Amino acid sequence: MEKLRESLHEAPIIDKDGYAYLVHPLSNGVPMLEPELLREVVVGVTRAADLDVDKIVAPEAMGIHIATALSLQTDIPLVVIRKRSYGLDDEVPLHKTTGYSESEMFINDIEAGDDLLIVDDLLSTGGTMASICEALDGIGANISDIVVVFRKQGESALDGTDYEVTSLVDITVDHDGVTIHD
Ligand SMILES: Nc1ncnc2[nH]cnc12
Repeated sequence: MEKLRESLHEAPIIDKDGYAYLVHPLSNGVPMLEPELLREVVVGVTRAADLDVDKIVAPEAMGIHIATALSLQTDIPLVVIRKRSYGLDDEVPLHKTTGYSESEMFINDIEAGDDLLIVDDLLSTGGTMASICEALDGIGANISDIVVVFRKQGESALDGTDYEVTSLVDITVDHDGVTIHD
């Protein structure tokens, strides 16, 4: 994970109302994403994840490019959990709460009994991930694995649940930079 580690130390950190916010190619689309970094991350996810699944599930927006590359590599279909409703028959809404906001997301094309791998860029408060897991559970799907690139250390809404998250790197972010925890 050499390029990923390097990229974390090079990424800008901005002040968002006193909060140290990491701006990283994978999570924010800026600075530009080098193919070598994306490739390293996708190889890392491929090695870390349970790939004996029916579908890869990624929330919009910043899980999509990682999950797309993984889908191309593995031939496993990709389901995007979207911010928009299209009103199709099997649409399942979910209500999510993050550290910053509350909103709805929408799922289609997941059936009871599907084995799923959830992929995302970053786990922070775990609010989005917990809502996604509850909604997928509610449909009757099996969450076989959850893999994120970055996990911010600290409390998460997934603490004390049965959902286990694998991360490629665990980090803390402050105004002086990113610390990687091995
Ligand atoms: N980009 C980011 N930097 C720091 N904390 C975050 N929590 C969620 N996204 C974050």
